[in-house]
Amino acid sequence: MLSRCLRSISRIPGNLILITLSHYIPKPQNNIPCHRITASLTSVSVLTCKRPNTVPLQVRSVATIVDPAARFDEMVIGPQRKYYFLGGKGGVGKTSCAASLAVKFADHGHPTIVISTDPAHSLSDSFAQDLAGGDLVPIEGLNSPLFALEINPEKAKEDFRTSSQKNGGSAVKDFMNNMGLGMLADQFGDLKLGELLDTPPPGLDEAIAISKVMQIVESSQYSMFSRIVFDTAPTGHTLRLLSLPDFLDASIGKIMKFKQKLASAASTFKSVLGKAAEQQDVPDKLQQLRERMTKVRDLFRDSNSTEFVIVTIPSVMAINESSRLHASLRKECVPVHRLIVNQILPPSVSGCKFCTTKRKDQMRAIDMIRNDPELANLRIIEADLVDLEIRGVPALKFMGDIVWR
Ligand SMILES: Nc1ncnc2c1ncn2[C@@H]1O[C@H](COP(=O)(O)OP(=O)(O)OP(=O)(O)O)[C@@H](O)[C@H]1O
Repeated sequence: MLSRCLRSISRIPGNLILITLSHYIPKPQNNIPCHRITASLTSVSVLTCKRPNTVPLQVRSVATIVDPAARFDEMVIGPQRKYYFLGGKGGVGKTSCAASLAVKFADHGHPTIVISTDPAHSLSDSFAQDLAGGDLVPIEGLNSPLFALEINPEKAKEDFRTSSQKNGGSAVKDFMNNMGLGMLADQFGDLKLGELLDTPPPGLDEAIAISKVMQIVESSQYSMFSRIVFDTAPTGHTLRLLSLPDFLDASIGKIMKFKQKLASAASTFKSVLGKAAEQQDVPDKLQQLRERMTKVRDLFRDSNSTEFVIVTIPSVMAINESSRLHASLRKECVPVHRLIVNQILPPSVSGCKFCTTKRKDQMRAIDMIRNDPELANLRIIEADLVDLEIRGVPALKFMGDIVWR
């Protein structure tokens, strides 16, 4: 439609593009074709009609013709389960984008879970509902099923400590079973693991998060959910979370090799003494855990099931961090297609000097994205800074309509 109507595109002051259409569009019905064109471009605002037979449109910054695959329609298609991770620098709007996406999926009939893996949760604030218990909580105010979960490493560590002190440590196994890591509990035997948690090793928060994630990914209890949205922690934590299965896989591999060496040394010794070698089932269990880890790792790198959406704001620091995040995700082979540029100041209508200067800065930052080798090829979703607090389901629906189009 656009190519048939297009007469010219020219750059005009204010980092705007003027699009002139050659179709005859009677003025009173401007809305209809303009609306259809709006659906094909990002951030198009229709200003005035220049001549009766042409419609000039002003497009904020460089207009990107949106690939149909970048649209929300593509995210909502299909009953098979899909995973969406929302991540970026602190405070850019990850939680608001994740919660609004989850609400939108549920509104489109997908039973959905939204999970916060950020130890400093704000999902409860975003939904204006207490989700702090560490279990799935149904979100109120929606007609279709939406559950939220704030993974609570502190609570998990506390439960772990308590269970390691109870029943001489046998409750540890129940606890680890609940975390989906029962096989590891066998390996730890009756070690007083709770004591370890007084000085938790680095990465324990992420290990707790990934074990909960594995449980949700694998358990039949959650199989009805067709969309899983992750509100992730700021960049560093999330990268550690995504690379953890690899790290554990390598560690398990080392433990297995060591155990196998011990087993073969023992069996040589026993055969010298004329005794039959005992069956070793420990490597089998480790092997199973390793396979589960590999499955989760592969799942989060499969572009048919998973997408990581980077959220940023139009500031030099946030964009630089997004660029580094994308480079790291690319190295990890995690699929990334979209970049949300959130909290863009709309043009000032009141002549506010601060707003005009700030917006100019933001537009310069958006230009940086287009020249950034990591970010330039992502589909950019621009979302305005709105004058209401994004809190509660109605506000999240409003946010969802801005971002997820
Ligand atoms: N487009 C927007 N317009 C107005 N306010 C917004 C917008 N996006 C986010 N906010 C507000 O910005 C604040 C931070 O948003 P949010 O909690 O979603 O960010 P975050 O990246 O998850 O933060 P953190 O890293 O601290 O978890 C919130 O008060 C939210 O309501």
